[in-house]
Amino acid sequence: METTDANGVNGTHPVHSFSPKLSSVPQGDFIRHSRKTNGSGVQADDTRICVVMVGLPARGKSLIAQKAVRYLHWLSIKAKVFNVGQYRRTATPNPSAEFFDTSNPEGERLRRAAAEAAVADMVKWFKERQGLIAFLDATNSTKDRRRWIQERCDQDNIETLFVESKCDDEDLIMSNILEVKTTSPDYVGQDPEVAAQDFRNRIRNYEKVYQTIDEDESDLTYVKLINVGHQVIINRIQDYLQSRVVYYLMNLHIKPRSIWLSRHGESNFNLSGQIGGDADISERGELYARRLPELVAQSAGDTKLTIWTSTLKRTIQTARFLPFEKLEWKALDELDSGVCDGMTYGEIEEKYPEDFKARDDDKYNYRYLGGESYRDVVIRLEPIIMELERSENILIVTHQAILRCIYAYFMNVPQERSPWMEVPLHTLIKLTPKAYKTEEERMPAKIPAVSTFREKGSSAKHQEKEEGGD
Ligand SMILES: O=P(O)(O)OC[C@H]1O[C@@](CO)(OP(=O)(O)O)[C@@H](O)[C@@H]1O
Repeated sequence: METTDANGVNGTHPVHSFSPKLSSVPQGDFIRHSRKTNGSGVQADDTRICVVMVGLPARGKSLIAQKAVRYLHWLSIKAKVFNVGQYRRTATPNPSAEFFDTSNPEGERLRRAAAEAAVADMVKWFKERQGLIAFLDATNSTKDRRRWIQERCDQDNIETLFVESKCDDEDLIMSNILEVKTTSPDYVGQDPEVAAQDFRNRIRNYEKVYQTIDEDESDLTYVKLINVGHQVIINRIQDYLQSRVVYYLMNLHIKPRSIWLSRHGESNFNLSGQIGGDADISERGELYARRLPELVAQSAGDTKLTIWTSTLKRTIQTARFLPFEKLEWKALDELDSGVCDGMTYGEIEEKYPEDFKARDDDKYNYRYLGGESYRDVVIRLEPIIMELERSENILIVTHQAILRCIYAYFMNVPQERSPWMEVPLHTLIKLTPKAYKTEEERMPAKIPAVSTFREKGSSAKHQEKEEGGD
């Protein structure tokens, strides 16, 4: 059987008479470090990228950087934001707008010192091999500052990718200012109106010296995001990892929207405790399918949704009464349990105790023979995440493992925990991405269903527990 390993390489997982060890394929980091030579012909270090954010305040730079880090972590690529503001705040916790006036030498000196401290920490972080991609989050608004960063990174063979967020959409800027004035540590305890005015003055001071990236800097690798999602200009992207970051950034938009997630209604396999398969929904599953339109209307009001399902019957049947356009995605099919498809956890435990334990020990990486691991699922879900980032209001009706992976992306759940999250049947989940976190709401349909949740380390003898009722 053909499988795809964690590095996206096709391989053949031997399917022969049952060996007691079902999963033996080593699954390394998602990205193999690319190796390249420098000018002297000597092999250089592994690829490391400093993504340098560029733009006036309130252009969504921090949000973009944080989202990209969350996405990279989800793909097992180590990344970190170095926010120059945080370094500046240790020396100057509550600066006035004048502090940011470039004719104020003390302000200039302190801001430069903060940038140097952030860059020094970033270089150290790379040297200690703690990660592959750093985001230097600051305005980096002059050519001099950008040149200095580039030269500093060159010294240590760190690639630079400049990401400029340009925005002239007043509504977008206003909503960013509102968000910042209510959440920024610079304005803790201050009157919101005064804070907003001060912040506008600060922006004005930056505007005086701001230099957009232009032809003079055509030797730089850069992306210009104009009104996030409207127009993208790309220059000199050099390698695979850079292009991955750029592709993600290209798909972002910051219009307000929500994503709804639901498992399919209880299936006949859920009732019998069997995993995988392509069973119909049970009677109670059918009740949930009929209740779902009402639940969705309560949560989404008049918002027009698009429904995504897997290609398996239980999700299609569950979504069939929803009055919206529907799309079936193979990528949303349940985690492939390979040769264990159709078995109960109890049967797997009895027949393949070692595998049962191996999955408990490392559920994220454990790959069923002829099937998949959670790590594999994340890789096949990447186009779904990309499409979700491009889209507005989507309701996804899918499966337990798939829902866990999508949820983990939005809620930043670490890999050791995500495969063990409880995602009950007959419950609608609403996720609303906000500037610095995703808000969550769970709406139980109050239609009983069997529990398919098994705790780590617990025996798998048939699941009797019910869930989802009043
Ligand atoms: O990774 P675990 O916890 O086994 O959960 C995935 C399992 O969930 C199930 C139910 O037990 O999903 P589904 O309800 O979509 O059928 C199985 O089919 C699937 O193998």
